[in-house]
Amino acid sequence: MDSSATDGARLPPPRAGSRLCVRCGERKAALKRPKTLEQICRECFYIIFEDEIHQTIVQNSLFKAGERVAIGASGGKDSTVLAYVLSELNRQHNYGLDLFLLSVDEGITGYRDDSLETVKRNEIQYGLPLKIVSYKDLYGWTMDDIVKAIGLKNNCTFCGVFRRQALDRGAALLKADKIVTGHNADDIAETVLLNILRGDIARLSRCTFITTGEDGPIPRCKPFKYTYEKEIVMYAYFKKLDYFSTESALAQ
Ligand SMILES: Nc1ncnc2c1ncn2[C@@H]1O[C@H](COP(=O)(O)OP(=O)(O)OP(=O)(O)O)[C@@H](O)[C@H]1O
Repeated sequence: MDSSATDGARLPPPRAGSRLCVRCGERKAALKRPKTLEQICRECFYIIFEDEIHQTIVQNSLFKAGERVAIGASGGKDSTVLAYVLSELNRQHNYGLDLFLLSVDEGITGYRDDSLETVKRNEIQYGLPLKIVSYKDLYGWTMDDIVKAIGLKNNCTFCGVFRRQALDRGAALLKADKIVTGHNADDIAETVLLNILRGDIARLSRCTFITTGEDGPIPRCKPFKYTYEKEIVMYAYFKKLDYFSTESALAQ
């Protein structure tokens, strides 16, 4: 007997959105995974997404038990998902880490003040202690003051350099052994392209390292090095995480 003919007659025609998850084969697929294009359900997506980050942490020996880890928390999607996932993995896999949220208040009215409110809610939602360091306290002026004095040109460059240092100072106050940031695979690809265009060979070789600053005061790690931005957004959306999503008012 021609089995394809009988199967075709028995099975309903495939309809968009009615497929089963290719992983568990039980639940309805809820999304097409950007990284692999697999149709999977939410539950399997959470497992795969978190497990890939766990594997990145383990394979690259990012942490040691007992370490104090400061999560650079801007209130945006990447660092919010990082704080949530890292605290989940720390609990599930007994990493033995002391996690903290560390925010830098650059003093940008209408942007950082609002995003800091999100981080303050995350502090309660995830039960992670929060430390805020401000440009005003560290340097005596805010980004709003700087823009008043020098205008908008190049202010993102200044702000980036000051933020780096402020994160180090905040992490030192927390007695942190490591800083983690929410830089993801898309951010790293963008930095690679920028360094190629600039012809900056030294930075080009460094910018893909998962841990940097090991020779400095506090090493920095990027647990999302292999994580796609689209998947971070999907995770935040499906998990209904509380994050802030506006660009800096000073960005040119
Ligand atoms: N004001 C801040 N305070 C603390 N950490 C910060 C701050 N701004 C950025 N970071 C850290 O640096 C990472 C990269 O920030 P950047 O603004 O370049 O990217 P982003 O994609 O907008 O990140 P996010 O979605 O987390 O805001 C963030 O994920 C966060 O870990």
